[in-house]
Amino acid sequence: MDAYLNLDHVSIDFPTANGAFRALDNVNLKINKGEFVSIIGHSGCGKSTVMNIVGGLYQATEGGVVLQGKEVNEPGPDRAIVFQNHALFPWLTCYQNVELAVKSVSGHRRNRKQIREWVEHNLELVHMMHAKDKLPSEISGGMKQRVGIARALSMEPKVLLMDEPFGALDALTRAHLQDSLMEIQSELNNTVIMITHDVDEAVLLSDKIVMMTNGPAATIGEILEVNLPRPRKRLELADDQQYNHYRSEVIHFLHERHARKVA
Ligand SMILES: Nc1ncnc2c1ncn2[C@@H]1O[C@H](COP(=O)(O)OP(=O)(O)OP(=O)(O)O)[C@@H](O)[C@H]1O
Repeated sequence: MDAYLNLDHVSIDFPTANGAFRALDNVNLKINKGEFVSIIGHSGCGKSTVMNIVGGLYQATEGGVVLQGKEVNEPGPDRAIVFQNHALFPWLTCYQNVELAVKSVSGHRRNRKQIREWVEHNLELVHMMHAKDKLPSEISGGMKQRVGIARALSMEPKVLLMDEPFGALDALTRAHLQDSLMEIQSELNNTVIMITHDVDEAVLLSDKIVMMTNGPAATIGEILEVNLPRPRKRLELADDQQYNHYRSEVIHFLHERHARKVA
């Protein structure tokens, strides 16, 4: 059977002053519905480029992306993106930021009451109902990120794309948000692709960790299947042999087998 999301022989060349620069070369990845996939690799290897191609923001030079049997050629609400720096509209409240997304994607099939209920449901999922009438400038970075996640989820995307969603947060806030995301994931069973630099985050959250080689012409080096039972509890896992095995696999890949050469 075909995968839910299929990156099929994806390569991309960027035009530069010195000619074409091949950023990705022959990336092949199959993702099943409901899978949580992390992409990890050294800075500049092409993680965001992969995400931008799946998001439809970039077009592959060779190969392509197929989502549920349909080729991806442009951005669409079936692939919601959460960025590292929460791209909320600063003049809209938390509620209005989510409402705008809901109206734009499903305003035609929801009446006013249904829109309100759906917006509130998604704010509740990320525990942000208490601050729904605040502006982004009045809430913390972690709270903004929660609203960004609520907004993305409210669009009911087929795939949730997260580009270092917790990268700008302090360790404790980050841990809280990771726990929230696991909770939401167990409830909604979203298909998620997340870019991260954090090995523990990747192991804790993922079903699969895609480890990329260094660029140029980066590709997938190895894919690690993380078969830890869910729900996962960070404290229990800290001493878990299997967890530490996965962790060390990723560390060895990044710092030994594909260590970045510093010029
Ligand atoms: N629009 C573009 N034009 C030219 N080169 C680009 C463009 N976008 C990305 N690149 C190059 O492609 C390579 C991969 O970049 P990308 O941003 O995908 O890496 P990354 O792994 O996400 O990096 P980081 O972890 O630092 O965010 C880099 O060498 C980058 O300079």
